[in-house]
Amino acid sequence: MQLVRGLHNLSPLPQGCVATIGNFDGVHLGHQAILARLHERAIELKVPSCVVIFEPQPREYFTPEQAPVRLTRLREKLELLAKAGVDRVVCLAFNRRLRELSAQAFIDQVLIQGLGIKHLEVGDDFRFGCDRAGDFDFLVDAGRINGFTVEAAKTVELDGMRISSTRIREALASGDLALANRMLGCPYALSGRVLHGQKLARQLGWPTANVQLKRHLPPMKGVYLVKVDIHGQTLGGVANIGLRPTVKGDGRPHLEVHLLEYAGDLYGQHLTVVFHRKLRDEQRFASLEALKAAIDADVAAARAYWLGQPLDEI
Ligand SMILES: Cc1cc2nc3c(=O)[nH]c(=O)nc-3n(C[C@H](O)[C@H](O)[C@H](O)COP(=O)(O)O)c2cc1C
Ligand SMILES: Nc1ncnc2c1ncn2[C@@H]1O[C@H](COP(=O)(O)OP(=O)(O)OP(=O)(O)O)[C@@H](O)[C@H]1O
Repeated sequence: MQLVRGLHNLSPLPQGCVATIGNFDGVHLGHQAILARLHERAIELKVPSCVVIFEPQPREYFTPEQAPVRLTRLREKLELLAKAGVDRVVCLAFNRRLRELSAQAFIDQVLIQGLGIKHLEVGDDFRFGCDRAGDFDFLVDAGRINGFTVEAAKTVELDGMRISSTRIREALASGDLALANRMLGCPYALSGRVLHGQKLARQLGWPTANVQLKRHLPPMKGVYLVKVDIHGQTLGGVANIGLRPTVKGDGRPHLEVHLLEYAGDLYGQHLTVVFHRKLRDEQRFASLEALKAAIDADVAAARAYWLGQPLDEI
C-alpha cells in the first residue's frame, strides 16, 4: 500500500482511482464494508483503490480539547487499511486552507484534479466542504456532470444500532470490551515500544513490559486478558492500563503487560497488545501487599484462561 502525503504529491501519479473519504478511526465493521465495496469497484474499473484521510482529524483541528481519544494511531490505522486491501492512502493536512474549501472547490481540487476520481464510495451521512455544506446529493450531481459515479454504502448495524468509532469508544470507556470487539470485527489492539519502567513490578513478583503510549491516551482503563506476538510466537498474558494509583506514578496512563511463559528481554521492541477480555477495574490498594495479592489473582486468572489453549487459533 502506498502512502501519499498532501495533494501536491499526487500529480506525478497515474490518474484515476476509486476513493472513499473519512477518519476511519478503528477501521471497524462499517468501515470494512465500505472498503470491501471499494475493492470490488477498483477491480471492475481497473484502477487503484484510494482512501482519503485527514491529519489531524477535523474535530482535533476545530476543538482540540474536546476531541475524542483515538482508537488507532496513524501507524495502526495504515496497517489495518493495508490489511483491508487498500492500494493507496492519501493523507491530507487538515488546516485552514482545507477547511475553507467550499464543497464545490473540494470536488474540483481534491476529487477531480487531485485524484482523477472514477467512483466515490461514502456513507449516506457523509458531509464535506466548508461548514459541511456538501452532502450525498451534491456529490451525485457533481458526479453526473464530471463523469464519476457515487454510491452510498449500506449502513452496518449491530443490535439495531449503527456501528461508529464513537460507539466503540463509548463501549471501551464503559468497560464493555466484548461489545467494542464485536463492532471492530476483531479484538481491540494497542501497540508501542517497550520502555524501562520503575522496576517495581519485578519486586511485586511479576515482571512487566511497559508499552510506550506517547501522547496517545488509551480509550479505556483496567486489567485485561491479552495476547502478544513475539518473534512469530503467540503468548498469553495479563495487562493493566491506567494511572497505577497505588504507586506514586507520573499522572499519565501506562500500559503494562505480564506475559505468561516468557523470561526474555523485551526492551526496545515494538509490541502489539491484543485485548480479549476485561478482568476488573484498576483500583487503589491500601498497600503494596494488597496490590501484589490482586496481581497474583489476575495472573492466576490469565493462566486459567490462556494455558492449554492453542493461542494462535483464538
Ligand atoms: C495485571 C496487573 C494488574 C495491575 N493492577 C493494578 C491496580 O489495580 N492498581 C494499581 O495501582 N496498579 C496496578 N498495576 C500496576 C502496578 O502498580 C505496576 O505494575 C507497578 O507499579 C510496577 O510498575 P513498573 O513496571 O513501572 O515498575 C497492575 C499491574 C499489572 C501487571
Ligand atoms: N456503520 C457504518 N456503516 C456504513 N458506513 C459507515 C459506517 N460507519 C462509518 N461509515 C462510513 O465510513 C466512512 C468513514 O467514516 P468515519 O470514520 O468518518 O465515521 P464513523 O465511524 O461514524 O466515526 P465517528 O463516530 O467519529 O463519526 C464514511 O463514509 C462513513 O459514512
